[in-house]
Amino acid sequence: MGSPVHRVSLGDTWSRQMHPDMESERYMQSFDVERLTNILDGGAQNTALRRKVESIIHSYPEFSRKDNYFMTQNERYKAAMRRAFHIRLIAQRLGWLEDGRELGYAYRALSGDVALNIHRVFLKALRSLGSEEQIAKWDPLCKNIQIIATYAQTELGHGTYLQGLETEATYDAATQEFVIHSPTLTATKWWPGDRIIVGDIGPKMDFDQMDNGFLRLNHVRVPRENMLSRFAQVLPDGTYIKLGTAQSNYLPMVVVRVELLLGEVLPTLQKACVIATRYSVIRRQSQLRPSDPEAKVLDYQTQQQKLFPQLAISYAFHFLAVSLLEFFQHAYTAILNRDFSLLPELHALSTGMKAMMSEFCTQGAEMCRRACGGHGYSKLSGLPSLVTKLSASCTYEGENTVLYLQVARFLVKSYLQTQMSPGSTPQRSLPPSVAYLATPDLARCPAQRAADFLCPELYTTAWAHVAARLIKDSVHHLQTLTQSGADQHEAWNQTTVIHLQAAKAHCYYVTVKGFTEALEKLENESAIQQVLKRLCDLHAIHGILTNSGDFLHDAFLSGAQVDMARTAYLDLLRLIRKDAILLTDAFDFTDECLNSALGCYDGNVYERLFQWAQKSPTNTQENPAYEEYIRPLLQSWRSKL
Ligand SMILES: CCCCCCCCCCCCCCCC(=O)SCCNC(=O)CCNC(=O)[C@H](O)C(C)(C)COP(=O)(O)OP(=O)(O)OC[C@H]1O[C@@H](n2cnc3c(N)ncnc32)[C@H](O)[C@@H]1OP(=O)(O)O
Ligand SMILES: Cc1cc2nc3c(=O)[nH]c(=O)nc-3n(C[C@H](O)[C@H](O)[C@H](O)COP(=O)(O)OP(=O)(O)OC[C@H]3O[C@@H](n4cnc5c(N)ncnc54)[C@H](O)[C@@H]3O)c2cc1C
Repeated sequence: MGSPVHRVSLGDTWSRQMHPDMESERYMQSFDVERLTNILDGGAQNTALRRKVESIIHSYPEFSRKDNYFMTQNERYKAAMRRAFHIRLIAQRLGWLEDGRELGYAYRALSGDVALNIHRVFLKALRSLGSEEQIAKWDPLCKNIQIIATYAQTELGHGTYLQGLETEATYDAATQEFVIHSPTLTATKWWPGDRIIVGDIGPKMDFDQMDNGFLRLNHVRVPRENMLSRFAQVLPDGTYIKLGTAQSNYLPMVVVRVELLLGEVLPTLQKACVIATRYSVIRRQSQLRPSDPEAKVLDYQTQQQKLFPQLAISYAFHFLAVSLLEFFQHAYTAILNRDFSLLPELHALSTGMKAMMSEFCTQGAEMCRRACGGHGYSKLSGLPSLVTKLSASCTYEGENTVLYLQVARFLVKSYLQTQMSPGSTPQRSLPPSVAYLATPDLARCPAQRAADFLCPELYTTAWAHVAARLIKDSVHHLQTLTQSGADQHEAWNQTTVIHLQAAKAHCYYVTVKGFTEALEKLENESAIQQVLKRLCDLHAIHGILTNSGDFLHDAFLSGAQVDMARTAYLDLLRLIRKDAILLTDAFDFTDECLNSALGCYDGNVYERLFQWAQKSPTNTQENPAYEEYIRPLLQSWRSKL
């Protein structure tokens, strides 16, 4: 069995010994952790490369994040810019490419705590919408930071509704320039990061590594050839040539949504799982039996119920994001060649997965934080900043509700397609992600005992049944309203809550199906397949129990069957308990990357928490409040004695 690479922060003397409670969790390895890490990395060679990049990054003090928790907003931004500066120096020196694995691993090692992220978003837009000549001209300037670009789409008055954006671009044929102007206050560009320094939008919930600002444009002149022209051109005389579809210009948002998931959103939940699970085998609190020593809190069933569904969904989302990225790369190549046939399904998948993953990862990280009690409220745990960072992902790159409704729109169209031609075989024409809408449906779940709920085909079918029923129901409500005379837009608005529920069920089904398909490819890794199947079973059943009303609604499941599912679920918690630390070790985050006093590999939580707290400025300087208020108060009180 390969042993996990022991990588602890050597800065602290006591960290050379593994905490015995942590060591005991790693004695019995029911699977090869190193092999699972290789699978998550996409191969052993990628693991080796990632670790090599991490050791380079961690060897430079310029990249240290250990003082982050004691910094002001501007200090955080300056530190993030320092990292952006040095990363590019190293990349240039070592030949790391902008889209290469090395830079991706470097950002992972730094938890994305690097400035100039929107500059990278712009690069995605340039490569999606720019002509080959424009890419050849600006790509090198961007990569060498000879220009700093932003992605200034959102305005003070509009972020979601792009057709409502007010910024004006008027073409001046005499000078062959566009005159870009913000005609109103609400047209002010608001939120974009990495833009020319025009103004800061003020303190935010987090994201201090980014200088989100505002940009008011006052008749700024831009040469005609600066308009990105892969899908649209303006000729010298002002003639507009359309080369794509109405939504081609939205392509950069699709690109960023897909790439953010694997690079930014998912690793954040994985880190929260590592921190909370490791802490939960060190934290001992109360006894399971009066005569016992205090128990590891991870031995409480309720603690397992808090953490293991988050661990399960971390793995479910990993495999789903990998398969989405494969589909994306195939579709993106076609789209760049102006074949838009896959764009509708790519849009539906990317918006649905962005909405679901950001929502579940945010909720999951908060659950991990709460599972650590008081120390989970300390910034030194690393958990609060993971939660606030993930909260932003529910909004940026498309507000989640709005994106789920985009999925709903796709589901309604797909369902209507299955109703249009009863004689034909609609499967062939339906996109793969909604093929279940044309598959004969079971009216009742066949489960007879708890173990039946450990069958991937059974729970995948159950999820397909509920998603199909909710989609059919949403269409029925929509059609009832339109047939009663409501106009289609009002009918849509009056049924969006139902559509939202259907879209979420569809997305959950997609994650369950994606996880089961990924497991099928691991038939040569039996030990790993068995451990991951427990997580897949848990993920599917957790969703069934959390949404049991949807499964009971048409008696697809009986009450007795829900009890069977719960029995299977509780038994899975017990089985997963013994592998929990190893499953989080497999994510292979360094201590520096976790930047957490609770989540280090060696488990020496209390020593680290106490040592890190000493760095608080409050402990290193006189507190002005004492001199200004407490001392006078004490003196006035003493003078009365
Ligand atoms: C990667 C490296 C980065 C590194 C990073 C590192 C980390 C760093 C941290 C993060 C850093 C923060 C980065 C934030 C950066 C921003 O947040 S950038 C701003 C993001 N803003 C948005 O996402 C705006 C969201 N709004 C929209 O996309 C559109 O307004 C809506 C909501 C989709 C509505 O679109 P619409 O054109 O008004 O029309 P709608 O009637 O809804 O749709 C019409 C048709 O177009 C289709 N359609 C709509 N959108 C699309 C689309 N995108 N594609 C295809 N078809 C579409 C619809 O499906 C519909 O099709 P049919 O049903 O008619 O067939
Ligand atoms: C950290 C961060 C970084 C960002 N960086 C950038 C950047 O670099 N560049 C950039 O251009 N933008 C950026 N943004 C802006 C971001 O893209 C927008 O905030 C986002 O698209 C949401 O739009 P909004 O703010 O208009 O929200 P709104 O749409 O105003 O949302 C408010 C409420 O209205 C609801 N709502 C809106 N429309 C509908 C509808 N049709 N149906 C039902 N409900 C609806 C929403 O569900 C939500 O509940 C950033 C935002 C954040 C938080």
